[in-house]
Amino acid sequence: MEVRSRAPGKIILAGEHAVVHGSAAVAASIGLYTSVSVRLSSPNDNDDTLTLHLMDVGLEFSWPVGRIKEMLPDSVNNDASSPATCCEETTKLILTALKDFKIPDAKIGIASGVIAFLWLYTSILGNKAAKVIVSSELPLGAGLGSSAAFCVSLSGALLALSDSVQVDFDQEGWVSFGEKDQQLANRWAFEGEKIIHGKPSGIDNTVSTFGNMIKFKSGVLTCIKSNMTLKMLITNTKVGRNTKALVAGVSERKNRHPDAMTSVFTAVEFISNEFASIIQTTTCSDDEVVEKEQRIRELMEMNQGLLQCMGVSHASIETVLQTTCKYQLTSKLTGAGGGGCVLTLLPALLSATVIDKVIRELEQCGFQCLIAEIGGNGLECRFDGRS
Ligand SMILES: Nc1ncnc2c1ncn2[C@@H]1O[C@H](COP(=O)(O)OP(=O)(O)O)[C@@H](O)[C@H]1O
Ligand SMILES: C[C@@](O)(CCOP(=O)(O)O)CC(=O)O
Ligand SMILES: [Mg+2]
Repeated sequence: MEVRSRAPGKIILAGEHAVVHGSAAVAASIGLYTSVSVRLSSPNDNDDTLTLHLMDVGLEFSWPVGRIKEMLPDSVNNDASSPATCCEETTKLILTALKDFKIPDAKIGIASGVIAFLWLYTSILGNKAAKVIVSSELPLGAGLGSSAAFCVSLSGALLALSDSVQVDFDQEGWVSFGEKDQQLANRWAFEGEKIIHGKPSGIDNTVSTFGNMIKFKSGVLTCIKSNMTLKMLITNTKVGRNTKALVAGVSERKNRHPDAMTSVFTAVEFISNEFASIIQTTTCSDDEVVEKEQRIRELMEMNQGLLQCMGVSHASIETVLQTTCKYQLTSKLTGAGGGGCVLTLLPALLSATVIDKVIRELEQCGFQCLIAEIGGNGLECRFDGRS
């Protein structure tokens, strides 16, 4: 039996990092997906292994199912309908077992993804033999939420094969989960994000599961309905970084300067709330659009300044800001920062010639530019037949 699922990446329009400390943030899904295919082995296959193929990094892992039961005796007994947290001891145990695979140093960040996979797989499906393939249209570790899309698409496919959700597989093509099942997939994905991020806010897995545009604060999601077309240029600086380390760095700065950092997070809360309210107000005339874009630009500029206060900007991000500023365009980092991706607001009346010029100049710096669809569907599954 084979199930495929896909979950989108995201951009954070306002509030990254501060959201980890309880402030509001605004995020939207983007039209770039991580896809997972899970094929359960049948008795005829005569195959007693669980295989994970990570196409984006060219790595394959495989474990005899007996070894999995030894390695993860607790999670194989977990209940798929009650998301559970992977304890530190289990993480260390899996990490030790992963040494057999000799992951190259340059790809060592992948280990946390493999731990998240093993935790989610064994907790939801036990120790069944299967072949799992993961591939993504998202750059990994660049601020576009690849870790969340990985955990959401995995949770979705695994739950679809469990007895815990009801998916109508008679439908053709991609099928969305019902709201209760989306919530269950989201809670499992959050458990996976904890393994990859350390201390996630939950915004990335939530927007990847539910799609569209959301405001998120302390675990609570509010859907944002907007008739304003937001167009953002996404520039990948291609400077690698790790969300877990950046999130931990901000927490350490908060411990050193609690009052100053609390004020920074409070300022971000006001920015996110104002951002959400601007995009939610119905816009009628071109003048109104221009006025709203002006306000959004200022909010992005302030948010970027505060992210710099948190210590998560980077020379490459500053280069993008300076380059786009030459064209009177405003940018801010998105995601964890420290490199990764930068958003630039493209006003509705901006000419295609200017957009081409700014993209060319950014690409000359060695960056990669893309314009993605904002606010599409979240987690979806499809059924590819019985074997
Ligand atoms: N397609 C994928 N294949 C393997 N691992 C993945 C994939 N997508 C995400 N990951 C895991 O997520 C990590 C990147 O997450 P993170 O540092 O939070 O950056 P981001 O979420 O911004 O892309 C990777 O190092 C890996 O462990
Ligand atoms: C920095 C943070 O706000 C977003 C991280 O996003 P990403 O992993 O860099 O795509 C962390 C979080 O909210 O969990
Ligand atoms: Mg991430």
